[in-house]
Amino acid sequence: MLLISPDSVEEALDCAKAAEHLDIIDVKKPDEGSLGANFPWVIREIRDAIPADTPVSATVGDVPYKPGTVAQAALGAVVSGATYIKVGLYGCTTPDQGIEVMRAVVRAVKDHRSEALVVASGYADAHRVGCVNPLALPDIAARSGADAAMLDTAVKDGSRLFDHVPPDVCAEFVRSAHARGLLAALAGSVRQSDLAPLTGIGTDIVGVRGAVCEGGDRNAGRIQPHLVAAFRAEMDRQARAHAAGVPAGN
Ligand SMILES: O=C[C@H](O)COP(=O)(O)O
Repeated sequence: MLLISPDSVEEALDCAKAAEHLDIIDVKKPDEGSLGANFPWVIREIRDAIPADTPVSATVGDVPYKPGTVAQAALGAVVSGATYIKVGLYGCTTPDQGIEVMRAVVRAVKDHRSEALVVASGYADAHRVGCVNPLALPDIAARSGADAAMLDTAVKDGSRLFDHVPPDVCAEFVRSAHARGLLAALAGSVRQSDLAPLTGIGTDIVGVRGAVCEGGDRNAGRIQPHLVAAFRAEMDRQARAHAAGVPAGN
């Protein structure tokens, strides 16, 4: 699945123009961090503005180790219409802290809407910001009752997912998530050229912003429907090649 992260209603409407090429619209506020949370009314407006069959995801933030605070924020996201709730465990330094936060989130979200999916996200570059080991995420997600384990990058300075967690280690992440019955989501300045390995290792959800923004610039650039379509075409090409057992090249 392709998850695209707009930062506003206007960008979400541009995503909607490419709705046939994406699977999930992920509302975030990049100027508040890698998984920065947007306002509840923005989530609501985006939910109302895009096709009903396109799921809305919302990031709850690069969160602190404060289970009550984060659970309440997660409830805000699901009440506002998101059905994928993504939490970046930025302030958690141990798996136990991550589990405590995620258990609270899962309860808050599922008590309100049992079919909503909860995504526990870690950071491939955790060593740069001092948070929990990214490879602990599948276990944290499974033990807290979440539905998906994800990796993104915390520092958006041009470094990318595979700079910090190489493809063979991402493959281990995906295997570990699948062994626990979870979806595996990967992001972090992912480009089209990363799609061959991401497809090969069985990633369920690829999350993107910069690669589908004008000039590849996730901050100054705006999401372009034609770049979403091109990214999706490459994803599909890689999926076909993988299914046929032939390398598609880049
Ligand atoms: O959830 C996905 C992120 O928005 C990825 O953003 P990025 O591709 O600019 O790193």
